[in-house]
Amino acid sequence: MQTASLKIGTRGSPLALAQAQETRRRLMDAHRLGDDAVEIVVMSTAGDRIQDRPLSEVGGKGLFTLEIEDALRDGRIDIAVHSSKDMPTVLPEGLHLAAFLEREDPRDAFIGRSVKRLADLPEGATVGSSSLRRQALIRRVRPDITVVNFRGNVETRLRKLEEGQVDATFLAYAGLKRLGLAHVVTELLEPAFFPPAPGQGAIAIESRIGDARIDALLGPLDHRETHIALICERSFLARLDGSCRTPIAALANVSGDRISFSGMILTPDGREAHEIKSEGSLADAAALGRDAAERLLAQAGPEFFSDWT
Ligand SMILES: NCc1[nH]cc(CCC(=O)O)c1CC(=O)O
Repeated sequence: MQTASLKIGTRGSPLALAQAQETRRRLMDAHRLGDDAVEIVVMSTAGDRIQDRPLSEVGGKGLFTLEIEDALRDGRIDIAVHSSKDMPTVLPEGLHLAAFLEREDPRDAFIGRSVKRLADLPEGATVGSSSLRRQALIRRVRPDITVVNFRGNVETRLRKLEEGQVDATFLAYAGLKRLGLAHVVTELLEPAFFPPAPGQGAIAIESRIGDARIDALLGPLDHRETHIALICERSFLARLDGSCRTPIAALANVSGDRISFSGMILTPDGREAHEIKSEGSLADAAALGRDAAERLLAQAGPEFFSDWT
């Protein structure tokens, strides 16, 4: 039996699998590959095994990627497919994000059980989310609401909502669409009001730096506008993200030869929020993100972080 010429590593959650399958299909279409040319290798990560605590407490983003990255470096797999949002800003030596698939809708979705819209939640309602950003954003507009930590994959969270553990939850619209679950959404939240996480909605493909065969295979899959937007958002995050305990939102948009960016940092209680908007040329994407972060840090001042980091 012939072994596959390309192995894709992924986590085993339904969303991760959907993203790996989409990448596999794109590779096969772009290069007219046969069915057995691209294999999906499912791997378990520490993040998948720890289900009882918020990720920000147990070590953050690397939890979902390290085991897969070891396999990438060892050559057991050739590429790894991730949600860009889950990727740390610093990757293990020798690896890079080589390509980004065209971004899905980056907005957050509100999923209400008894009410359809966030604004209609009754006084003192309970919402489930373990995202620091979503927790801070909701507290900012609705300090009366109780936020409970809510972990597990998308299906688990929807089940907890259905069971009545909470009145509402938030999920990335992109993930719901990829899972065929867009119909559960009761309201889409506009970025100007409820800005998404850096990288939300974009699939990142990680590979070994200097692997010419893989670079050639990934070339046609890389979506230029998404890639440039992600460089900007990730350089914003990199400049801010000392601890991964800061609620951070960011969204860049590429249109023609211009990139526009908006970013926000909040205190976890949502009482203090700082926002920035900027614009530049595509070649300046990384600098634009970094400068925005520096201006926000200056705007927020040193006390901003002192209470809770
Ligand atoms: N941290 C979990 C995670 N990572 C990526 C997505 C959604 C898909 C995406 O943003 O591309 C989700 C779930 C969610 O936030 O609803």
